[in-house]
Amino acid sequence: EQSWTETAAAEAEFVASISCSGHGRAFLDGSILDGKPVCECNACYAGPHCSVLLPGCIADADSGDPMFLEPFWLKHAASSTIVVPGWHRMSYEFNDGSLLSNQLESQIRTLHAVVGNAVTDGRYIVIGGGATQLLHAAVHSLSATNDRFSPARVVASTPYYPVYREQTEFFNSKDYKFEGDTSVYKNKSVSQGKFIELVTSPNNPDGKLKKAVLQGLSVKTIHDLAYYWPHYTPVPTPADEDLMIFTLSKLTGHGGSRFGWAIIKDEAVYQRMLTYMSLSTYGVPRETQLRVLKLLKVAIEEQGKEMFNFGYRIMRNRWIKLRKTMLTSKRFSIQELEPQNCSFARKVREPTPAFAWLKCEREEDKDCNAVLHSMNITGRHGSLFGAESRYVRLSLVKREDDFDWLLKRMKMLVSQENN
Ligand SMILES: C=C(NCc1c(COP(=O)(O)O)cnc(C)c1O)C(=O)O
Repeated sequence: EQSWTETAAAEAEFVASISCSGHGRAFLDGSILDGKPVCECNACYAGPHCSVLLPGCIADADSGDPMFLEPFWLKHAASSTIVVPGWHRMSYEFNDGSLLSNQLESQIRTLHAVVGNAVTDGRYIVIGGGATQLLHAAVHSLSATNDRFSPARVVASTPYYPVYREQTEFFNSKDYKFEGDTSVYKNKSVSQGKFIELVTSPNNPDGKLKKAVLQGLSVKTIHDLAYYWPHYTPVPTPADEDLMIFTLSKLTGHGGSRFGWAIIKDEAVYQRMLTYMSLSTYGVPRETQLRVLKLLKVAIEEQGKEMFNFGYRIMRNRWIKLRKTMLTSKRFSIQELEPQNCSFARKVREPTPAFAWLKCEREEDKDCNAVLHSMNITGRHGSLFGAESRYVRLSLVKREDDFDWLLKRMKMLVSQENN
């Protein structure tokens, strides 16, 4: 029988009961009007109940904010909700002095065993404030060896996730420097110094499964496997690399929880990443770890079939609709990806990546984002990925409202081709 949690439960249920016409949501920490949290409307909707459609609004396909899984968590509210008492884990450390919950570490290992997308036996795990923090922790840790090769050359294959360049340049360390496209160094000799290659598989923005390009003793590799989940790609085999990074953002859609983890083979690298986490933030909040533990338990229910099939169905339907829309277009093309065997689904599957990598095929359409802007569509400029401006990345992982708007506008663009 509820007692001291009654108030917390009542508050949560009350805010969940506020209807925002299915085009928004009220939150416990949202703005208050007349004593009630107000509806925070999805793009293109407005009004106190988000019932007013804004006809001329922009189809925003820029951010990879993975809200497509929000309906799954609304449906699984009971099994995915936690109550966090004021006295919950107030200490800086767990009883064993660590910064990572043993339960959570074990749950992460179980998750990868259920999905079959990564080897974790005999590997160390470090958690961080999103893959974003772990990426820098990894670059810092792999570059911080005192050898004559300094600074380490940080490289990634074009098109690459823009944060790799932005983050490396921002921290501006003497130990590493972003040097761009990996292919430039493919056949260079070791005398070119030490390399840190960032490998993204499936890749952001084009969804391709990638392997390291550079080989050799002077090359360290970071595998960013943010999208190596069944929602987005067939999972042929468990990844088994020296340093692999995953994020809750793309697994469950909880980008706002700022949680990621690295799976590391080498103990010295593990210790350096632990030191980085200790000195940068002294770990991930305990409330976050409790929530992630709960979410991962739901994610592996029914051997993962619940959440991953839910996510895959949405992404597959979106790709079917988008490909149908683009079928007759001569002006635009999107990436074609080969079906592959998926060990999780136990069958061959088409990739359903998080992003469409759209190319403007006409010679004159050199700035593809500008072409899309003419139809009130915003994507992410191809040049940010080290690619030509005739490419644009379109996010397919946002809310249904966002995808519907994008599709509507793309249909109008394609239909204009024949006018
Ligand atoms: C949100 C977006 N990317 C997140 C991302 C991240 C960041 O994940 P976080 O855990 O949310 O910090 C890391 N690696 C890759 C390849 C990613 O695509 C985006 O590209 O719009």
